Amino acid sequence: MSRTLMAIDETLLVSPRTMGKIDQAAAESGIDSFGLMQKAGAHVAAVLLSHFPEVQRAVILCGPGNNGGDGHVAGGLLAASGVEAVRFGMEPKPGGDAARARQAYPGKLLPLEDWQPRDGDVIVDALFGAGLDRPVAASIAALIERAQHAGTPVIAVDLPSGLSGRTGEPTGACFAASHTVTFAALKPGHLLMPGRTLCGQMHLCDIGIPARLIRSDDAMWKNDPGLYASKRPLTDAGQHKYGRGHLVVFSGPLSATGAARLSATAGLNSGAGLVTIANPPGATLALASHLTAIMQHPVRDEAELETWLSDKRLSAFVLGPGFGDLEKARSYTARVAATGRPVVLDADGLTAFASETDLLAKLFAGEARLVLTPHEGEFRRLCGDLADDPSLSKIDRARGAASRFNAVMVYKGADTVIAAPDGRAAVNADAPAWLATAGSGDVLAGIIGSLLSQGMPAFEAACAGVALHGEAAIRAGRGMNAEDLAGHIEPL
Ligand SMILES: NC(=O)C1=CN([C@@H]2O[C@H](COP(=O)(O)OP(=O)(O)OC[C@H]3O[C@@H](n4cnc5c(N)ncnc54)[C@H](OP(=O)(O)O)[C@@H]3O)[C@@H](O)[C@H]2O)[C@H](O)CC1
Ligand SMILES: [K+]
Repeated sequence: MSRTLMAIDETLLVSPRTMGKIDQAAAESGIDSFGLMQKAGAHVAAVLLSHFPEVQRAVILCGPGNNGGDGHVAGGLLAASGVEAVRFGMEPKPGGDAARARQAYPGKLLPLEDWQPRDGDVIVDALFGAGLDRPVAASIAALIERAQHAGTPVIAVDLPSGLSGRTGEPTGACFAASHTVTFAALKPGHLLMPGRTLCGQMHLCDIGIPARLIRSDDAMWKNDPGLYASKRPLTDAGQHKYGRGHLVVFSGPLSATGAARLSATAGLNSGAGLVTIANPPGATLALASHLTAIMQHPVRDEAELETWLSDKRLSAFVLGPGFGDLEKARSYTARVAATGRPVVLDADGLTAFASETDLLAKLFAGEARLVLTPHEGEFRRLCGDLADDPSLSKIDRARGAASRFNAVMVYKGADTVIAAPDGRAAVNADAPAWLATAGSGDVLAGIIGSLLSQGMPAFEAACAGVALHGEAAIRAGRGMNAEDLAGHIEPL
């Protein structure tokens, strides 16, 4: 992402509604709102000139609101700089800044239907931004189709028209931009999928709204070290291995021990002092032939688990990867929950509770210490009502589940959302596409379990774990497998 001023907080996510309140607060503090629009339009013109120096004709599409106002300013400035700039669109509503922008840069405003693509065209999409609240009209959908068919590059003002800034979902037809120029703060729709793809390269620009006004109670951020760096595990040279945490990973049966090994390896490489695999009867030899630094402890049944859990040094647990036996997954989870120590449930650990969600909601009271790591299918099995509610964004769904289970949710995908029961939410936008590979989730569960075992609070451990996972994938490179991934983890 490019930026125009270091003072802008690149990690804050502000909903379009809150952005409206910020604009209002800026106006009430005496800042000239037309001045903000002029700066917004100037940034758009600058992005076009710097990224498309060969432009033959700037095609400015202007909507009726302030997004269109930004377009009028950009068009006027481009014309003044010698670029042929042709405006298409609707007349602005009278009386506001957009009407003032239209007057400041008079000239023809052609009907949208009249635009026919030409070689060398670059579109400035200033039809709708934060104010979009319904699907675009058929005539606009047809124009979007024409632009896409011709391959005309699009610079979106604030958001590609048709995209919801709140959810990252298109409301109907939607531009796919090569660049999006937004102002003051990122919106969730810039990072949530498919919005992130539809926005292309992001440009976050300062238009002069003071930082003190760009605040929000939305408690949403881009995942970033600023969220967790202050809670990173403390290490000092004299520390005992138990001081760096003892992670337990529950293994599945003889035929399915690989997933637990991946989690355990990831846990060790993420800085846990000790990692032990709890192995069921019959799996000992298979595991032993593959393990060196990782230990084993036989756990045949609940009674043996109960006895072992009296060892207070076992500081966090990962249950689910390759686990298999769903009934046992539930009863073991209940036992470890009763210790008051942190737990990551993944894979079969999640499926085990799909039909027992009420039980899961009761097991982990108090300060959040349960981390759930569902992918889309697992999330749907656990929270079908939230998954199927089209009014909710992925952030809303993750928050709903976090509050229901008093758990930190790691709702996985290309736009993994981490949400805490207290409402904090982070969207991870840096993971490479090749992270979606078999066993990758086992590695993530191990990393988060390891950070929990080292004493990080659950939300921070989950945010940091998701980031370390993505960084390891970048180091491992395209074509990596989950074992390579685990080998490329660097502790916090
Ligand atoms: N962030 C800032 O500080 C600044 C942002 N600026 C720009 O302002 C827009 C937001 O402007 P706003 O006027 O609130 O909203 P829009 O321009 O996006 O759209 C509102 C108008 O569009 C109509 N509308 C909405 N959806 C549709 C649709 N699907 N089809 C047709 N028409 C639609 C809506 O009409 P109503 O009938 O609902 O009233 C409105 O007329 C922001 O995105 C920035 O680009 C400022 O320029 C600088 C400060
Ligand atoms: K737009």
